[in-house]
Amino acid sequence: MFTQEKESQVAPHIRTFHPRRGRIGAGRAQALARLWPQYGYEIEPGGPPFDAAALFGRRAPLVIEIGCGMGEAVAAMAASDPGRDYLGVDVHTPGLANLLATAERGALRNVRAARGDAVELLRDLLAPDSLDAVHVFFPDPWPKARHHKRRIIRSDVVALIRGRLRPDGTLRCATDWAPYAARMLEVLTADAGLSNRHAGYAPRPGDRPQTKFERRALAAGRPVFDLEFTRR
Ligand SMILES: C[S@@+](CC[C@H](N)C(=O)[O-])C[C@H]1O[C@@H](n2cnc3c(N)ncnc32)[C@H](O)[C@@H]1O
Repeated sequence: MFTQEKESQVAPHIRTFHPRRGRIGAGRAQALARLWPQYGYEIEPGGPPFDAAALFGRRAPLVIEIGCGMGEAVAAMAASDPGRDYLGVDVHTPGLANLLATAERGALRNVRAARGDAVELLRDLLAPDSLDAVHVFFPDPWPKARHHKRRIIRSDVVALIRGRLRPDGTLRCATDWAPYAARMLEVLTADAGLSNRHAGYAPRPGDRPQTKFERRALAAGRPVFDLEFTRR
């Protein structure tokens, strides 16, 4: 946990843990140092199991966003859904600092941040049936075929997500990369433990706020694809 404010004391740990954690400016480093001890969670495989009640200080249905970026969607959805708890997961430290600072400004009591690899969180730390919903909004598309194995929505990770969702829990995805959308639909449909709430793609859900990635896609004329599946 961070107890010091200086970037120099925060950054070495960040750099050694994941190459994509990103450099963090002084303002966000201060927000992180102040907020992380209470509201942050380090994903450490081999550590104790994830304890949502301890992190949030209550028991409530838990929603995670895998790859929450700057946390725009987590903060907005948490604000309009105070009965559920929202955990933004990312390897990108500046985004998590932004999420916690946004949550503080909005006095959002149901927001927390987890830093590290979401696959490790799912595989090693989350209990089966512990999630009410999983959101994967605008994940990195990894367009080159040789990089497809890095995509979050692939059959082995989908099986992990399904196993952590409660029965009837929801997996929602959105992307502006049409070939990835088609692949998502294929992979999710092929998982016998999931059921599509719609015939094909979902209509754009009203509660999903527009993030930078969607605005950029729409400005460039690219359609956005939503998917919504539930665990059987
Ligand atoms: C394109 S951004 C989308 C951000 C956000 N969902 C939005 O719509 O604005 C994808 C994010 O996923 C994160 N990411 C990629 N792989 C991840 C992993 N295995 N675990 C956690 N975060 C990951 C990246 O760091 C990046 O912030």
